[in-house]
Amino acid sequence: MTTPRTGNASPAVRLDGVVKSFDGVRAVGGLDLTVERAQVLALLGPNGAGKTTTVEMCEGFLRPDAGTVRVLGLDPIADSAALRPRIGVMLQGGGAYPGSKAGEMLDLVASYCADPLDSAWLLDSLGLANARNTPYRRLSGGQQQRLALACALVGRPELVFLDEPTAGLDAQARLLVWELIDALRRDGVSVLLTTHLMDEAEELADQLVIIDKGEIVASGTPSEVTRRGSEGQLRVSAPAGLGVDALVRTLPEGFSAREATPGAYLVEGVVTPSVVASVAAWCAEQDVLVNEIRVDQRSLEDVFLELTGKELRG
Ligand SMILES: Nc1ncnc2c1ncn2[C@@H]1O[C@H](COP(=O)(O)OP(=O)(O)OP(=O)(O)O)[C@@H](O)[C@H]1O
Repeated sequence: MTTPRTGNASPAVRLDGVVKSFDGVRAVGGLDLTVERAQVLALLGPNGAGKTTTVEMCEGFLRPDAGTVRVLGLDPIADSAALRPRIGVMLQGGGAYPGSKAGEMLDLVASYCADPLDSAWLLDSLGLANARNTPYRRLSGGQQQRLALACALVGRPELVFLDEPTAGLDAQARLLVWELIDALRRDGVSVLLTTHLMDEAEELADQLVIIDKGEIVASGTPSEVTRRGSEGQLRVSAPAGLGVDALVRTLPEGFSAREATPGAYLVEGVVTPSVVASVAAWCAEQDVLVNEIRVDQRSLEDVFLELTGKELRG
């Protein structure tokens, strides 16, 4: 679909020690972050964590107080004229003429691009083919959102910044956007996206960065982040009333076990294959017939809540 320019060895995005405060309140505190070429990096964090501020510094809309931001090897503010045609930015309703039709708007943006994508194809890919002649103000919120994405992509950018690209979209539209982002990556486009949706991050991202109060609290591939320092859970279904204290004594330090409901035991700690074997062996020694032993993997959401706190912050 797209043919990004090659020959530039610098990462798509690189932030070194980036700091940004508003009225003395630190929004981003010394952030280091790299988006490799042809990768999708998802920036996660609770409300107010500093995601949008970070993305806006990459887009050249905000100047960092300290540190360096490089986008395709360039300074997003000093080199904005050179960068503009090479990056895609999804603006929420920005610059839209309420009376103009969806197709006209996309064609207008395409007319500024050297080698635009076919706008009819792009509208179709985003489920907007039937909205081509609909005035902007008559588009639903989800359609406006997808049109903003189409405008960001029509110039075949090498790198796109997507701030909550599927917020407010229904499941079907979300899937179309996911497919498109996946296709972009396959074509060598780099993507920096923010999201509140854990399934979106797990589905799309090559790399995840979880930030809280402007600082990184976890990063890595989705499986690295969910494994990281990961406490697991073993659910054992067996006859009621077993002495779990004796079981814990056979397990590595740090494990706990309890009978959550009669006959349903929870064993918590860093679950490894040998821990599963130890639990089974202990039951055999007690001549206890186990109905089920199940390892519960922690989800990204579990890890996120654990790292950033369970309460929602306004
Ligand atoms: N222009 C601004 N003026 C003053 N404070 C700001 C400004 N922009 C952001 N902030 C503050 O900086 C912090 C980080 O905000 P930011 O919008 O980057 O967070 P976010 O992670 O994108 O949050 P959300 O998930 O709610 O969109 C917040 O405390 C916010 O109030």
